[in-house]
Amino acid sequence: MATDSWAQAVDEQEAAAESVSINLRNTKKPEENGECMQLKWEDKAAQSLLNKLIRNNLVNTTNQVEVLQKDPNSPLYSVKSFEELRLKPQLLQGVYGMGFNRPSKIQETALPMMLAEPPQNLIAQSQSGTGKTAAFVLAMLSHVDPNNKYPQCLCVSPTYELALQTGKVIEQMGKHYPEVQLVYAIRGNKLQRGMKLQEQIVIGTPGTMLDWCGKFKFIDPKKVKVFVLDEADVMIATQGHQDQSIRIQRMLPKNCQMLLFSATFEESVWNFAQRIVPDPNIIKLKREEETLDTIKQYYVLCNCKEEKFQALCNIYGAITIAQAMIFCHTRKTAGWLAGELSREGHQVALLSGEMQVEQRAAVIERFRDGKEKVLVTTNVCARGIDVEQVSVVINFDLPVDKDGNPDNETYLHRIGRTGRFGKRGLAINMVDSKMSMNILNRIQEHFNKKIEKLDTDDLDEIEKIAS
Ligand SMILES: Nc1ncnc2c1ncn2[C@@H]1O[C@H](COP(=O)(O)OP(=O)(O)OP(=O)(O)O)[C@@H](O)[C@H]1O
Repeated sequence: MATDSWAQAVDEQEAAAESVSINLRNTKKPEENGECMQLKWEDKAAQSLLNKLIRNNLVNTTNQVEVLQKDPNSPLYSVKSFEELRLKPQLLQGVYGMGFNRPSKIQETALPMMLAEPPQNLIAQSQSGTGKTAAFVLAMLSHVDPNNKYPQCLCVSPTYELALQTGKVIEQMGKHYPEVQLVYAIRGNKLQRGMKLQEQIVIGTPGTMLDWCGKFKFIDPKKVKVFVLDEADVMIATQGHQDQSIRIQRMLPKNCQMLLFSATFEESVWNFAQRIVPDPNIIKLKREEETLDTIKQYYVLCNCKEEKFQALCNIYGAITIAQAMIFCHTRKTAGWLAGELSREGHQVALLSGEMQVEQRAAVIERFRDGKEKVLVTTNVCARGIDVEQVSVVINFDLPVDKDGNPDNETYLHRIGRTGRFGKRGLAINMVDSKMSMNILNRIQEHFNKKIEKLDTDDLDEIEKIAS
């Protein structure tokens, strides 16, 4: 069986090295908690109205989210309220405080499964930006017993940046539940040897999490009740991540709940996930449901990278772009493009794989704060990153795997950086050869979704697609 060779590979693998110390343990301030507890959560109607107003400022058309949440075909649709999901009052308060009025489809469907007794395993797929993070964060926060001062939920993310982002969601949602504490198992967060963690939730990357469970024994894995794999398909499909995740899983008790989430599961990965998760509940999208209608997809024909750059300038000349993410195949192209865009006067951030993880997190933070309007990057940033103001994604190079075949999953994750939770988004693909046209065609066939041609010399046409 595949798991045997896999297990062998896992056993052969060395644990990751220790690294420098920064204190990233829970950042909640007691005075903050005290202040928040004074709020009456029963006043949620008023609070929710306020949140609604705030959200309405952020979406492109008035009531867009509310309209979508009433459309049964939308992934944001839900018949239930958060109250009906039987969340603890402290968590309801957290949810409303974040400006959420209703659960999305994945939240409505997955939460009852995740909160059922006895605990059930779950493999869940839902489109990018539809609230998967909130779903598993609420499950973790619901399951912990705050009286027990040891880790009870472990959540593993593929990258440092994503672990930080998910940690922030846990902090925000758990803001009114101060007895529950969180700690980050990420590079740089070095703990004293021999110590035992008291925080109930640990979020981190697989290497450090494995070290903390095994080598350093900061966590007693036998006491863990919930194990979450975010971006589960990449955690399973990438050899190093897979080995580490499975080594962690093996240390956990048999009845530990396993929750796997992603927007994409390639067929072989899906089958594999089902083999490693005992008796899972399954939430799976049909292929044609994977792409979001709120993200409009176009392609532009060019002959070389200079023409692609010119097309980009034309797009910028024609429409106002709040923030954009531009994906390149190589660091070299990304560096070149960032330089060209800077020369044109754009505020550009460059993010690529060779940067230190702390540097990468800082770049994303600046971009999230709107300090730069354009982020030029490689696939390192294709997944999970949630920046609400990204209105355009450009595939300066189409995503291909190492054999030059279309990388459909990466395509979906990349374009999913826009159109978050009902917002409208624009995805523009640059095609510069017969080969890349062929790749684009195969991506269209895969998702059974037409990608329209855009003439970037026609300013009216560009304006039209953005209106
Ligand atoms: N019920 C809700 N109501 C309003 N906004 C929500 C709700 N749930 C989540 N959001 C917001 O929607 C955005 C996208 O959510 P999230 O990052 O959890 O999506 P995701 O499904 O994990 O996406 P990805 O597949 O890209 O990782 C976030 O900004 C989040 O705050």
